[in-house]
Amino acid sequence: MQSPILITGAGQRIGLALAKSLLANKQPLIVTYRTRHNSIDELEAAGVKCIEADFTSDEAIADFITQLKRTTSSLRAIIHNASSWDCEGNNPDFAQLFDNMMRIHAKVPYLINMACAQLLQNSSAEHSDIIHLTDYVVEKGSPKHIAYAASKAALDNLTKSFAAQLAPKVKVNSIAPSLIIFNEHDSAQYREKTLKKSILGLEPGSQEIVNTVALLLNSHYITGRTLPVDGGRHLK
Ligand SMILES: NC(=O)C1=CN([C@@H]2O[C@H](COP(=O)(O)OP(=O)(O)OC[C@H]3O[C@@H](n4cnc5c(N)ncnc54)[C@H](OP(=O)(O)O)[C@@H]3O)[C@@H](O)[C@H]2O)C=CC1
Ligand SMILES: Nc1nc2c(c(=O)[nH]1)N=C([C@H](O)[C@@H](O)CO)CN2
Repeated sequence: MQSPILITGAGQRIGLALAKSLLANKQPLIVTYRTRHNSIDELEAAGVKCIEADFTSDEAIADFITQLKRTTSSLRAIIHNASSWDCEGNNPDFAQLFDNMMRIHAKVPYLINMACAQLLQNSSAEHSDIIHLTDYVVEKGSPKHIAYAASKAALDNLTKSFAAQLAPKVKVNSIAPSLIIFNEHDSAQYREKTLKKSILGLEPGSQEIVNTVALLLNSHYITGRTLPVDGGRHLK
C-alpha cells in the first residue's frame, strides 16, 4: 500500500491541480483546505482525506498535526502549498501582516515537518519528499510584498536545513515560481505589465507546477535545491 501524499491548501488553483493530477495517477492523498470549495466535495468523493485547517494560530497547527497522525502512520511526501499573497498596501497593521506571513509560509511548514519527519521515514518508497512552494521574489525581494517575500525566504532556508537533517531517506526541495496563474480580479493592465516581467512573457498555468512536482518526486538525486519556474524573469 502506497503511503499518502499531503498537500496543504488544495481547495483551489495550483494545490487543486496537484491533487487532481496525483489522484489521476492513483496516488493516495491527504489534503488540507480552509474554505469548503465544491472541489473539496469532489476530492472527498474520489477518496481523498480532506482535513479542514485554517492555520491562524499555533493551536490550529497543532490540532491539524494531531488529526494527521490519527489519519496515517506514514507519508510519501508533504507539499507545502498553502499560502496568502497579502501585502502592506492591504494591511496598515504591519505587525499582524508580518506574523501572518511568517506563520503560513514558515511556521506551518516548520512545525509540520518537525512533527512528521518519522511519518516520512516510515514510507516504503525508496525516498520521501518535502516540497516547499516558495517564490521568485526570494531572489530579489518585493517592495510591494515585503513581509510576504521575507516569509518565503524563510521557507527557502528551511529547505536547506531540512534537506541536511532528513537525508538520505527524505529529499527536501523548493519550487520558486514567478507568474503561474493570475487571479480572477487581476486587471488587464496588471496582466499586461506582469506578462512583460519574464522573457517568455506568458501565463503558463498550474500544469507547469504539476510537471515540476512530478520531476522532484521521480528524482533520486535532487535535494536541498530550488527549482525556478519563472519564464526567465531573472534575465529581464
Ligand atoms: N499563482 C501564482 O502565480 C504563484 C504562486 N506561487 C505559490 O504557489 C503556491 C500556490 O499558489 P496559488 O494556487 O495561487 O495559491 P492561492 O493563493 O490560491 O492559495 C492556496 C491556498 O492556500 C490557502 N490558505 C491561505 N491562507 C491559509 C491559512 N491561513 N490556512 C490554511 N490555508 C490557507 C487558501 O485557502 P482558501 O481556499 O480558503 O483561500 C488557498 O486554497 C503558493 O504557495 C504561492 O505562494 C508563487 C508564485 C506565483
Ligand atoms: N498565495 C499566492 N501567492 C502568489 C500568488 C497568488 O495568487 N497566491 N501570485 C503571485 C503572482 O503571480 C506573482 O508571481 C506575479 O505577479 C505570487 N504569489
